[in-house]
Amino acid sequence: MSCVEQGAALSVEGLEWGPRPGLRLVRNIGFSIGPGSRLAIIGPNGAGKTSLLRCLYRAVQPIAGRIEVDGVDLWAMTAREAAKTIAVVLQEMPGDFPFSVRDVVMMGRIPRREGMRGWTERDRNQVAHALDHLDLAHLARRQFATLSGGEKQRVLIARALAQEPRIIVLDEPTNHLDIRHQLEIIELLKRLKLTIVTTLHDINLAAEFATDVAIITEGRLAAFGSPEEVLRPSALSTAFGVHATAHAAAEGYASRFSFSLPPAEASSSRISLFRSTGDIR
Ligand SMILES: Nc1ncnc2c1ncn2[C@@H]1O[C@H](COP(=O)(O)OP(=O)(O)OP(=O)(O)O)[C@@H](O)[C@H]1O
Repeated sequence: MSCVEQGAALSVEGLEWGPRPGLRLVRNIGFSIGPGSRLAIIGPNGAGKTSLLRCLYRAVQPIAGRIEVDGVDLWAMTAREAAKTIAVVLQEMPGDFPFSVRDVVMMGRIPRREGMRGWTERDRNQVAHALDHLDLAHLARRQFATLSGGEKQRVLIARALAQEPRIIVLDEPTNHLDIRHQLEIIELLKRLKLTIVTTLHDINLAAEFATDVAIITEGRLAAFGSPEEVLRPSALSTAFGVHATAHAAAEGYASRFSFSLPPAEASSSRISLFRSTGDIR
């Protein structure tokens, strides 16, 4: 038995969303990814990445456009059906969350629970499998609040897996993790056979992880395609307002990028930094 189901195709067309009339944070976004794809959504702060994710996991209803999972309109599904299909891993988790690791992972089974019945053998098996898959079995009795950031992130991914979704949506899953734990999370997500949609701030991690990359700027899709097509110095420089340089990578690895402020800005920000500290030389 496995808690890892097959991923679903995801298709987005003409998507528009904003929190109030006159403010659009997601503007005419469209793309398609196949089952088992890994989509990295990148873009500058405030570009609308989280807003787009919120549309994709049905936290907010688009003003216009369509989201289809394996050809089925996300908003034609019941809320329960949508929750069974798409699992979400968000960053925020209260620090004083008074639950054990097993309890947190068991919460992933809630959309699959029928009525008021207790947990079934299948629920328990799926949770055990998810804990094993994320190498968390030895931590099952620990209080979630006592875990390190990397361990917490693994628990939240295990909870998503226990849900038996077709798609997992993650918002910055590597935030606050050291380099080793970032790489571990990325490798772990790559091993899942599900469709994965995640925002990532680290372009090099995105290059390592993704089968598809979307660049979002000012709510719009600035570029979409394979990492090789999209992650080019010119596109990255324009999207982020930096000077991006690609470096040849070792065989079998995606190319690596380094970033700096454009020369004119670098010297002016140096001046303003010295001015702000009163240390002008
Ligand atoms: N409900 C809301 N009401 C008003 N403004 C909002 C709302 N939600 C988001 N915003 C604003 O919309 C912009 C896009 O926000 P969003 O969180 O989608 O960006 P992001 O690309 O995920 O940013 P970051 O990389 O910094 O997390 C931001 O300027 C944000 O402050």
